[in-house]
Amino acid sequence: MEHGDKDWEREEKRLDRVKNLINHKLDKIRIHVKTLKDRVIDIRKNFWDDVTVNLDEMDDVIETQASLKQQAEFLSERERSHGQLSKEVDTLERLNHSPYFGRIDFKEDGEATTQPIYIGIASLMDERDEDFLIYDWRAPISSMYYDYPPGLAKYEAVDQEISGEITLKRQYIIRQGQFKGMFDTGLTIGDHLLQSMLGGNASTTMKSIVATIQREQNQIIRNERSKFLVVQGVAGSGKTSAALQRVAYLLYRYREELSSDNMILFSPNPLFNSYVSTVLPELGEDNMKQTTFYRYVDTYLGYQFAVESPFEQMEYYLSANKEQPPARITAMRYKASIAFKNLIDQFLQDLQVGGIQFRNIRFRSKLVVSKKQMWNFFYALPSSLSIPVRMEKMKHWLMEQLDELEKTEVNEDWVLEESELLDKADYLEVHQQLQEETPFSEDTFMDYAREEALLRKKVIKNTLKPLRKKIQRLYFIDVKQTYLQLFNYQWYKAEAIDQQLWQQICSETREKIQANALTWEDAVPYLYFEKSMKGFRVNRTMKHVIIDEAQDYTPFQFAYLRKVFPASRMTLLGDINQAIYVHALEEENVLADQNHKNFEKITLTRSYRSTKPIVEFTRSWMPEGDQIEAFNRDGSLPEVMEVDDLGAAEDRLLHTIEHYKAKGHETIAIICKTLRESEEVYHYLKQYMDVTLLDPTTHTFHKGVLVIPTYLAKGIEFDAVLLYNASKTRYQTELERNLLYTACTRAMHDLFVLSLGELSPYIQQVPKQYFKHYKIHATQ
Ligand SMILES: Nc1ncnc2c1ncn2[C@@H]1O[C@H](COP(=O)(O)OP(=O)(O)OP(=O)(O)O)[C@@H](O)[C@H]1O
Repeated sequence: MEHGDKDWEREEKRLDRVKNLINHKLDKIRIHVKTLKDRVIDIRKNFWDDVTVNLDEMDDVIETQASLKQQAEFLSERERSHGQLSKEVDTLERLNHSPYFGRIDFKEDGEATTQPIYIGIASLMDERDEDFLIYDWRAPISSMYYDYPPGLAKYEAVDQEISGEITLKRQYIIRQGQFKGMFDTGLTIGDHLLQSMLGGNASTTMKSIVATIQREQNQIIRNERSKFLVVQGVAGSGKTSAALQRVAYLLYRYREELSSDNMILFSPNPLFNSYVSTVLPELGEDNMKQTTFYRYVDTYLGYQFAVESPFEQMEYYLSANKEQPPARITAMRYKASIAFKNLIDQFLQDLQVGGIQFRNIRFRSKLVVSKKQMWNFFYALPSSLSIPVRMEKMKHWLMEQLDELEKTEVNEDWVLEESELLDKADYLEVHQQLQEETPFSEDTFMDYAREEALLRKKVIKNTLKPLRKKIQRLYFIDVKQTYLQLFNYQWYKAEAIDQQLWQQICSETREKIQANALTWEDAVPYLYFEKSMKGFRVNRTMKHVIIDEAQDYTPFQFAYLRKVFPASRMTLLGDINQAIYVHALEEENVLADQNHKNFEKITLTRSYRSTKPIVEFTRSWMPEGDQIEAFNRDGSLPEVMEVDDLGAAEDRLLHTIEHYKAKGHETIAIICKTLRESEEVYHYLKQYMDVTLLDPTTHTFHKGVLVIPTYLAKGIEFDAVLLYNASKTRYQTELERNLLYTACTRAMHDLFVLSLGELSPYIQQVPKQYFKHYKIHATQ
């Protein structure tokens, strides 16, 4: 829409006024920050000058402690104020750069005047602190900007619904504080700005989408009703973006009771962690806790087992023989299921009356309490008590046994011998204690005896300490040996699995676990079992758990998370079409329709990342692909090339990379199916150009040419994608179809698919008008 000069002038003037005010505020706060900073440095430097230290008498010691505490509190209060003010400076500086991005003129029902509402990343009050010059995008009134075109509109204020009419909706482009443009829009959020945002180059960190949030995304961001919110969104539909804006929204909305420490994001790989790490700080919020599920599980099990990562599991699956799949593939599916969890629950039930294995407790190779004694003690306790409660009782009983042992053992010769090896600090302590109790007498014999008794006590306490610690941690339960009984095929059966196959799965599982190795499919079931034996310590600090790429979680893993975070709200985001793990194809998938009866589900069908031609191409081989909508951004048709020898493939790869570089693409990814294939391509390309291999240990990436296996590219995007080897032999199964879709949908602007030999049947079924097809033979 055209704007009159007057309008433009008015907006420019307003912008100047706002910027002046921001600068004025900034000047004031900066002076304050400087004074506070100097004061903090001063306090730190002269910390001891202002503390009266006197340790002569007990009263003096207490006074000294109080004085120290006061000084420390004084310092930390100043530090806190300094931190808060610095944060304010950051926000004002960001506002100065781009004070607002949108405006609605709203006439509330019953009011005579229309109020212009300017919307930015934070609120700003006028000079007299009376009116809002800018509303935070998360304020209730700002929701109308995202939800309504001009016309009737309403929003939820604190305790009432307010309705009225939007008479104008305007978007601004303000960069480095300069007014670059504005346009009025009749749509929810105009295509114009979105086009320009999506048309830019890919970045190595995710961008905030606050200025162009779409209506359906806004529903996710502001959802407060549901304890479980499930978002099924097609590739590039803004799930991750919406999730991060949601975190920012919740932190604002519940700022009294929620902080970033109460929120945790489970992300698909370490690379993704750094990819999304800038969004919240850009919005003036601290980052929430972030981890991968593997890291989370490994913190509990890693001290005892070598835990396979999901990527290693994936590599195993992808290289397995598809004609005669090994027993482990069936095991992966079964161990992912709720049926397996039920089997473990049944097993735990049986253990109430017998079967738990214990470890002998020895001290200096002397048997203190035998397994048998422990068994007798445990199973003599009423079976109405749960296993963890009985374990607690057993722990106390064992501690008492150690007290007894301490009493008898203290007089043994070895104790005296070892006392000679005590270190200086221990000696000093004993000496001080002796002095405090009764000053030394002149009777040196008595003094010697007293000292020996104390030294003996010290030695025995020190020596028993590790054993006590182990008992405290319930180390006397032999969890591993107990768990292995579940894989005695004569005792426990997996209903859905053929007897012979189950027998094989059992023996393979036992062998691995005996060798202290846990496959990824065994990891969470084992952890669940261990916690059920020792007592589930639930996490109540986490108020909100966000799970990205939720389709890749097994039903068992999801049930586990629900048990660990019973008080948390959960937001699960994923795409059933991007399910790339073998277990994820099961009907029980957390994102599958039938599995979230008690959840609220929001579906996103429009893809923003890729150009329209790329979306039309990639959706063609997906079931119900016609429901995937493309955002209207033009681009070149994807290119598919079939070559019949490796030399030609490599040649084409080099040629296309150069072509994309010349087009101005800054992140160019060569996506391969496995890490092994990625390594091969990397070693070839390395001879000709600067190229980076991204593997499971990579935590950050830079612009340039990157080689990466699909499962690590999850959640990330690139200017151009070259899919290496989409041949029939590589992409055949349902899971491989999803892998192909995931890889190709990482492309924003250009996509090139190379096949060594005959093309995957999935690509063969794409209508010809959606891509350019070339066949290159060796002689050409
Ligand atoms: N409302 C929006 N305004 C601007 N850009 C958007 C918007 N929604 C999504 N995008 C952009 O689209 C791209 C894809 O978004 P995002 O990564 O959040 O999608 P996703 O659904 O998590 O994707 P995938 O499942 O494929 O990993 C990003 O570049 C993001 O910035």
